[in-house]
Amino acid sequence: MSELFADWRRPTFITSLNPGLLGYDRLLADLHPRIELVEIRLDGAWAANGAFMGKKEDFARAEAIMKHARSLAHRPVLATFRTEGGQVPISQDAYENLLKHLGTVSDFVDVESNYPLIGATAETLVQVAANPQIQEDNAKRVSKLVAELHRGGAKVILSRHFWEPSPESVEAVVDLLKLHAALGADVAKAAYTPTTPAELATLQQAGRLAYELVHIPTILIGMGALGKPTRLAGPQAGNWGTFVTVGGPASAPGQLPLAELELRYPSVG
Ligand SMILES: O=C1C[C@@](O)(C(=O)O)C[C@@H](O)[C@@H]1O
Repeated sequence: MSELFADWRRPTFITSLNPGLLGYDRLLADLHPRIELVEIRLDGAWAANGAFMGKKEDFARAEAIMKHARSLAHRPVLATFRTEGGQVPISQDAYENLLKHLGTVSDFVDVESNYPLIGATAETLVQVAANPQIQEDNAKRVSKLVAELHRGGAKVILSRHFWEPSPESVEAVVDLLKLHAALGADVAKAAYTPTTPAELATLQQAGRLAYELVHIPTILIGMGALGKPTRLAGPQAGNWGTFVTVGGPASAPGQLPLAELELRYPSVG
């Protein structure tokens, strides 16, 4: 298998699986050969419990899920516990601790760059927006975690997800991706929810600029029906990886089946 996120002619194909889903083992063991990276959505495994409490046995279970996934999938695995738009409450400390555990048993780890603000009230968010010192401290906390994951041998996808109508501007998107790169990410990711053709155009323009200005691979997603062109796009539009479905349900709105991507990017050799 060629190196992931390295071919500028096509995006890396990723699929996302929920360990809490019936038939999960079968989906994992029978993955289509063109899937290059499989995301394990650990939040899905805790959905039935209502919350991730961060007890010793929770961390052990998370590690066991990733080891099992690695052995069944026969390809690199990405560990993700989604809080932005996720259903399972988790504290900042438990999240950070969990990712440290996952780093030792995963090829890639998804780190939400906003995790120091998990659980923050609206009032706190206003205070943080007005206080560069807190922003800097949070950024340091994120880059320290990224460095620790690297030392353990994992690569890091730094991500943000915006569920409200977005993005606001080309600059906001490019700046966020640049920030992710500066914090040490191997891949900088941002997912928006375009609700008008103008928002989609903003996102697409940002993607083209990101290809020139952000010096690491980026993943730029427009979620929902309107965002579909961004999921078909490749690296030159700022999209070095794309999440597709293969048999299981979509893990986010607007994800396309692998077959649609295969048409655009036929396999070579
Ligand atoms: O962050 C992403 C991207 C995603 O949100 C999408 O829109 O395809 C799907 C999630 O499973 C994954 O963690």
